[in-house]
Amino acid sequence: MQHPNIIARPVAPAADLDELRWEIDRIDNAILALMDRRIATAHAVAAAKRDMRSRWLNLHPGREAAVLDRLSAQAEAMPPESIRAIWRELIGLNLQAQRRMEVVLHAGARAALVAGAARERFGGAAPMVVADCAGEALDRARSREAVAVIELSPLSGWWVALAEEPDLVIFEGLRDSAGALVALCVGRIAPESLPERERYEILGEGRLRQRSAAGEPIRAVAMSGHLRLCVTRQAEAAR
Ligand SMILES: O=C(O)C(=O)C[C@]1(C(=O)O)C=C[C@@H](O)C=C1
Repeated sequence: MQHPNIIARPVAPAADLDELRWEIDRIDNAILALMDRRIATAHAVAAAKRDMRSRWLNLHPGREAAVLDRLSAQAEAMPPESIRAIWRELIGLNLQAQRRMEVVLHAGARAALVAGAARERFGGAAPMVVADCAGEALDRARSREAVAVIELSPLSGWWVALAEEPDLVIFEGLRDSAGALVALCVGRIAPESLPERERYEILGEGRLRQRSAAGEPIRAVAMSGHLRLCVTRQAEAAR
């Protein structure tokens, strides 16, 4: 499908290298001007969110997912992974220009993997700090403009603290290259700003069994006592 695009102009196949480089320079200038314009919206966007500021982060993961999905569906030649990488960076820059938001990491054995996944998710502009324990990472996410990124293993129980705290939620999982969940992102995200594709909930063992028996694509990713940390993934439902 052809989309209206300010720089979509086919280059003649026989053009010489100097002409092609001239064309590339023009395209790069246009891309840079648009990226600058995108970043320049940050102050107005932050002002529009001012009323909600103290309770919720400026981060809106649901909106970010919608932006990435829309562009991936619309792209002609750009692979979705490239769209994701470029727009994660642009969105991260916009978010940090609205208000500095820390990414607080806590990980054990897979610290390098978790740090790399967090960098990809939140972009090069995100200030990263390391917390000594999951509790400290959650405290920072509770009290500052910060998200916690905490390593998840099936028997880790740090997430139990969130069962009594509706404002502090797990809003996304970070995965390794094989698709396995390695860490969870936690922050003060408004319910309407959560991504729909992937929902995390803390349930009792019995409630999980009931919902799973009713056909919901829900599964436990960690357990602690009778509690289960569960994920419902829309993509699984559609398969
Ligand atoms: O739409 C918003 O709420 C924005 O703040 C803009 C924007 C973006 O750059 O597209 C930036 C950060 C949010 O997490 C989501 C999207």
